[in-house]
Amino acid sequence: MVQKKEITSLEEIILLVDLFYGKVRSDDLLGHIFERLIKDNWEAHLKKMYKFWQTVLLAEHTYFGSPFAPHAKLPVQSAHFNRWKLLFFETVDENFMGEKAAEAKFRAEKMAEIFQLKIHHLQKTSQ
Ligand code: HEM
Repeated sequence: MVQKKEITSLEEIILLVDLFYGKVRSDDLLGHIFERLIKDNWEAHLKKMYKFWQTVLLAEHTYFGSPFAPHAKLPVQSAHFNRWKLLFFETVDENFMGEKAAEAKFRAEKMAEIFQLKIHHLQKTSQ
């Protein structure tokens, strides 16, 4: 069994992000959406995601991007977001414990909600 860790430093953030995108890449619903956009730039994408979660969870401000922008035109609906959340929650629960692990799930859920609302709105207004 995996020894669950507290998320306290960049080391655990890197582990969380690597494990999560490992699941995403081999997922039947989400894998191809990511592969089509990211192609062979996975290293850069993962580095960006380390910074994003480091900023969100550890308040170490290394991410300065616009999180929503690349999602605006994705061909995604609630099924995709449900799967994204399922894989994220699974990754957290299988490997981590404690306050930051709970916060990671909370923040992911809230951002997924906001992204979905925005995408829904954009899809409606562009019809
Ligand atoms: C169905 C769900 C989702 C899909 C298919 C998806 C897909 C993607 C893709 C393909 C990119 C990379 C774009 C590129 O590098 O060209 C990206 C970037 C990103 N995603 Fe998502 N995503 C999803 C949900 C989320 C959620 C819920 C969050 C928030 C926790 C999130 C946070 C980010 C961030 C921070 C970036 C980097 C933005 C930047 O360029 O600065 N994504 N996503």
